[in-house]
Amino acid sequence: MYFTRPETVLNLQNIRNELVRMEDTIIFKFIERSHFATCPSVYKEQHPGLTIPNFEGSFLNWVLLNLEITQSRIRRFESPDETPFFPDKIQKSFLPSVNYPQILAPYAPEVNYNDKIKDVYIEKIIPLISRKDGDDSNNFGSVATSDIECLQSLSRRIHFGKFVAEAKFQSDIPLYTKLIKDKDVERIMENITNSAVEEKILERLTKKAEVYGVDPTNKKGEKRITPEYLVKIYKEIVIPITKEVEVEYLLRRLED
Ligand SMILES: C=C(O[C@@H]1C=C(C(=O)O)C=C[C@H]1O)C(=O)O
Repeated sequence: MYFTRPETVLNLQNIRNELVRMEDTIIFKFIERSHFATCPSVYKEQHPGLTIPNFEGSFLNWVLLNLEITQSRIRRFESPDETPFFPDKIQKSFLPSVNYPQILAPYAPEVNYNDKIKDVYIEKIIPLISRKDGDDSNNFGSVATSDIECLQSLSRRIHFGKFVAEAKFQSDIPLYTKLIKDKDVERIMENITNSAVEEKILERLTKKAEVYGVDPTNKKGEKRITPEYLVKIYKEIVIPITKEVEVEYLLRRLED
């Protein structure tokens, strides 16, 4: 898949192969995060014990914002497969533009689910993948760094739903044109859903987690990524939000 060659991107099998490759990235990022405790202080806005000069948000948000500003200066968010968590704060790159061909509809960057991704990551994923509950102040920097790798990997995977949606739209323009005109969200969701593909993903994740994720030397009372947790995260969070991205992208597809 090359974003400078649209025909390689809007091929649904190529997209699905890329989603498979992202499973490994996400699993290994989760395994890295699983070495740390939940560290709730990292996510608390204006934490009394974590004063950040001239910044009122959480420690995680400070690290993520400043990293994204740096990444934007080297063109990260010009790539159509990257979606920023702070779209209003990123800056212009000092590198020459790559001038990617238009693959998605012009409004695609506005389909941004990163606020939801970050909220659900903190509220539901962290408790599942952390080694234990509690703060570990010696590791706040490592935890935030690991969280950002998890968040950016999840964001890329979920926002790949835009490419899936565009490929599906182009595969049956009459069908989707009618559903979009009727604002028939339910039938759009039905038509973009492929239960066989979803089932295959969950089966493969179970096998991958068994091979990569579960550490047989788990210390008593400490958790690691388990196949059940990984399947739960994909089934209840990753796949549903990917489909929300697909539906929102499609609902706007007839805009001029
Ligand atoms: C990504 C696709 O669209 C939907 C979302 C999927 C997912 O998030 O894994 C899998 C199948 C579909 O229900 C696809 O068709 O491959």
